[in-house]
Amino acid sequence: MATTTRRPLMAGNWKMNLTHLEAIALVQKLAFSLNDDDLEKVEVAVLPPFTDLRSVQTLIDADRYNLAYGGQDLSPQDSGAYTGDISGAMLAKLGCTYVVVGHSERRQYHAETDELVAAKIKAAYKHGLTPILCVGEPLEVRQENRHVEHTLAQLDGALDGLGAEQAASIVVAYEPVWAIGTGEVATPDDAQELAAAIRERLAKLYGADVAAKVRVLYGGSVKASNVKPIMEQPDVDGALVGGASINADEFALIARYHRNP
Ligand SMILES: O=C(CO)COP(=O)(O)O
Repeated sequence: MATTTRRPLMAGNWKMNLTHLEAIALVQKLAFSLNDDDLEKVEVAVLPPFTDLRSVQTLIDADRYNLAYGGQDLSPQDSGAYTGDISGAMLAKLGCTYVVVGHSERRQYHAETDELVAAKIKAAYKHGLTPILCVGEPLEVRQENRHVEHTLAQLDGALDGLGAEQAASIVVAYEPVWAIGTGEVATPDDAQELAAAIRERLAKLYGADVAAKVRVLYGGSVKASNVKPIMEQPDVDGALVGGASINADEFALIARYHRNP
C-alpha cells in the first residue's frame, strides 16, 4: 500500500523524565532545531509526563510552535474517585492531540490488560484524543517465533468494539519489548514485517481504505544513527522514541531523518 498519503509521525515518549522546567528547555531547543520544511514532511510530537503538560502547552501556544503533544496514559473513566488517575477530558482541556495507550511498561508494571487498553482507547476518542496504541512481543515470544501472532492478538484485543471511523485515525506503534531501552533495535525488516502484518489485520477488520490511512510507528532503541533505514520501510510511518527523545539535539536529528546523511 502507498505510503505517500500518510504523513510520518515522530513522537517522543519522555516516560518518567524531565521536570516542567526541563520540559520547557527541551521543547524550545527542539522547536529551534526544526524548520518549516521539516515540519511539513513530518509531524513531530512530544509526550511528556502529566506534570509537564501545562508548561508545554503554554510554551507551544505562546510561541506558535508547530509541535503536537499528548499524554502517556489516561483513565478509562471520565471523572470521580480514582486517586492518581488523569482523565481524557483533562488532557483534552490541555490541548493534547495524542495519548499513549497500552505501553508495554504500563502492561508490565500496572498489569494493564487488553480489555483495559480497549476501554482507554474508547475514552480517548470520547474526549477527542488520538490514541497511540502500543503493541509488541517480549523476547521469549520472539524466540518461539510467535511474535506476529502475539502482536496481532494484542491489536485485536485493543480494537475490540471500535468502529471503522475511529479506527481510521488511530496510530499503532509496534514496540517489541526486547528492543525497548536495550539498545537492541529491531532490523528494518523486522519493523516492516510487523507493520505490514498490523496493516493487513486492520484491512481485514475495517477494510483496505481504513488500513491505508492508519499510521504504524516503530519503537524500540530508535536513534538518529538507525532511524533512516527503518523509516524507509513502506509500512513504517514514523517512530515512537523513548530515551533518545529526551535529548533535544538527538530527537531533532531523528525527526529530520529525511535529510540526515
Ligand atoms: O518505549 C519506547 C517508546 O515508547 C522506546 O523506548 P527506547 O527508545 O528508550 O527504547
